[in-house]
Amino acid sequence: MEKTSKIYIAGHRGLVGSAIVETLKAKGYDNLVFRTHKELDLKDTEAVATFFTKEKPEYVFLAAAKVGGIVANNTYRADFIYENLMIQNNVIHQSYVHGVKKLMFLGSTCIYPKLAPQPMPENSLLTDTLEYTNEPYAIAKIAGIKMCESYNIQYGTNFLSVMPTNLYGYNDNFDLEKSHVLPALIRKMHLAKLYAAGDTDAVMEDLGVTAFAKAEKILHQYGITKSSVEIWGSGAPKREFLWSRDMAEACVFLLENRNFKDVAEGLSEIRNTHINIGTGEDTSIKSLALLIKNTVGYTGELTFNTSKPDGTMRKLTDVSKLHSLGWKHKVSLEEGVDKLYTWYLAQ
Ligand SMILES: NC(=O)C1=CN([C@@H]2O[C@H](COP(=O)(O)OP(=O)(O)OC[C@H]3O[C@@H](n4cnc5c(N)ncnc54)[C@H](OP(=O)(O)O)[C@@H]3O)[C@@H](O)[C@H]2O)C=CC1
Ligand SMILES: C[C@H]1O[C@H](OP(=O)(O)OP(=O)(O)OC[C@H]2O[C@@H](n3cnc4c(=O)[nH]c(N)nc43)[C@H](O)[C@@H]2O)[C@@H](O)[C@@H](O)C1=O
Repeated sequence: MEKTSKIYIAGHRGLVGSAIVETLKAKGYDNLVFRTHKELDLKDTEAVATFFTKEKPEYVFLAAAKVGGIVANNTYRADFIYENLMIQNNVIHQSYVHGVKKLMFLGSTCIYPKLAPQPMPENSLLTDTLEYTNEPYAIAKIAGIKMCESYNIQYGTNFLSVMPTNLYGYNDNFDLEKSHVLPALIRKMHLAKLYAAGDTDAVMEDLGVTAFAKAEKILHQYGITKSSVEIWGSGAPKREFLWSRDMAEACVFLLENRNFKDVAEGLSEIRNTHINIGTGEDTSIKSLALLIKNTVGYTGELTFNTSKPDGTMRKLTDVSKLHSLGWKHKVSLEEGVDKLYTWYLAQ
């Protein structure tokens, strides 16, 4: 990949996409192309074909998707499978039609069985049943992996798949209902701290409402009281968290250094050519909540609402393949949570 190569970043304003844009720019790649969701709905097959005909990108990072936390996945099951299948089918197929030199598809570690061996190696894919809460999303992601692999085998394309662990960072989704746990708990404890201190204006500003009664209704809806914050589930599940800029650095590193033909060489049956991206370290949701409590400076109580789903109890990535290629994450969870809260306060 040359510094002048034309690179399309689908989802360039998202958590990962925006970090990939920053990383590419920092490495001197200066021919980047992107479209906002409004400008180009990637579910629209004809519009995607027209875009590829016009722009003819040489490289593609497919970081656009319908993404959300455990409750969003479990609630909008049809949207998660339909939208993700449409987006990835369109972008992967048009990348083949228009001779894209290399594409990177972003999956997720939820593709692995609910009870996969821990840490989860790449070859545990399709060896057992999936976690129910995000099965539609996981099936779409598995389809994306298989689509890349199948186009590579049949058409000789060079489409890579990466399986990221839970990610967090700048431009994350902080929606109280649809977000992932880490940004959700940062915002909930931040709001609880303001609420306990009686800073009603700051609470209303954060929630974007002009009446405090409305603000209090939202706070209570999400288990935030004057003296406590509700954590979903038991707090026992363990999760791994990778800083989004580290994720982006790993994506660019792999796109620059990894090729399907090298990975598939010698395989009689070509499968599991995807690669995990993570830290290889996990923590319980309860420990994460205590870390965020300390970082935010929240002094109230934490309660655990077990009517909310725990999801899979553990999904630690086996990152030995990634480490063997010479890449390792830099930002620790403690440092990342601190950086993200500082960023959140500045928004
Ligand atoms: N965040 C995480 O913890 C993890 C994420 N991943 C994967 O990483 C990738 C990036 O995720 P992340 O950055 O967190 O997600 P975000 O939601 O932050 O970003 C997704 C981007 O895709 C865009 N998008 C969504 N639907 C469409 C559409 N129909 N047409 C055009 N653009 C669209 C969104 O635009 P808009 O907001 O304007 O709709 C947004 O910019 C995804 O493939 C995700 O599955 C994998 C594991 C963990
Ligand atoms: C990246 C990954 O993300 C999702 O899987 P998940 O990791 O289960 O998602 P999550 O971050 O929402 O929850 C992790 C744990 O945290 C607990 N939890 C506590 N309190 C809150 C809370 O306030 N919000 C949220 N969202 N979770 C909370 C929650 O109950 C669960 O036990 C899927 O999209 C999946 O497909 C995927 O790819």
